[in-house]
Amino acid sequence: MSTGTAAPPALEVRDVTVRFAGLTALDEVSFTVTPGTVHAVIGPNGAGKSTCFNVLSGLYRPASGSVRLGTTELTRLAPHNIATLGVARTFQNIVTTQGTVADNLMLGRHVLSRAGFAASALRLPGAVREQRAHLARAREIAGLVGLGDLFDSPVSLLSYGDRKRVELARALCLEPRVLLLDEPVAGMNASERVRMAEVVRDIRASLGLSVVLVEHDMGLVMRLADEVTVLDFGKRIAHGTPDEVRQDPEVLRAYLGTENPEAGAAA
Ligand SMILES: Nc1ncnc2c1ncn2[C@@H]1O[C@H](COP(=O)(O)OP(=O)(O)OP(=O)(O)O)[C@@H](O)[C@H]1O
Repeated sequence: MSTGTAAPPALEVRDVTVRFAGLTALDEVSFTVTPGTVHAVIGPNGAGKSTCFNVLSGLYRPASGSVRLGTTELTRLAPHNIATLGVARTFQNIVTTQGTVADNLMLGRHVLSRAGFAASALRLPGAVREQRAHLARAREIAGLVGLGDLFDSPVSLLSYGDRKRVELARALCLEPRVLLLDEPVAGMNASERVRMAEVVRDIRASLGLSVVLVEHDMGLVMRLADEVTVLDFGKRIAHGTPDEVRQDPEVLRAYLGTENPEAGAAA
């Protein structure tokens, strides 16, 4: 069973354009997520960040341009195929409330399960072995995100921060090579944010993943990201290290005249 430790291929976004009626939500946007790095996509409200995420995960098809994982073209694939190829995402507003932590993580393993539903339901020996291996891996992943002690707990009893980490662990259960994190600390208090940042740093290091991060919390972005792509009105206006983009005049202008994007965007 894969543990996801092989070096991930680069994720290449090339000249992606998305239009909604008359509005160009993404206008020939390009960036490359270097293997094993955290790449943040930031920008003011309406800049095109969510649209970009929806293209990467296959929910939107661009009018033109391409997204490639290594040599594999992802652009026309359905979301579940993209997930199977190793690009998993979390959702900003989905916070699980049903079942135990284990149940939710096993849902994540389902896509990787080779034994069919009938074989599992009939408890055929091969299927039982496979289920056991998936359960063991799910338990390991729970440990990686700090939920090891809560593995058999009902999710409804967990704090909001823990439930957001269940959502993260569910995505990790797909053994992704690229993890798309959609506002992972939205709605969290300060200590939960710090915890989440530690977890993202740990899983990136231990699983060797690439991470694409859309996040309004600029403190978190600046601490976690290796590279940052800045969008404004659907266009890429800057790209570089956190230090480079925070000093970029175009970025400062986009954040409505704030001297420091950390102040302007921490919504
Ligand atoms: N399904 C849609 N139909 C029509 N317009 C859309 C759709 N989704 C996004 N848009 C528009 O595309 C532009 C980019 O929106 P998007 O949600 O990608 O921005 P964002 O950077 O994620 O913003 P926020 O930070 O507010 O979440 C906006 O003008 C938005 O109104």
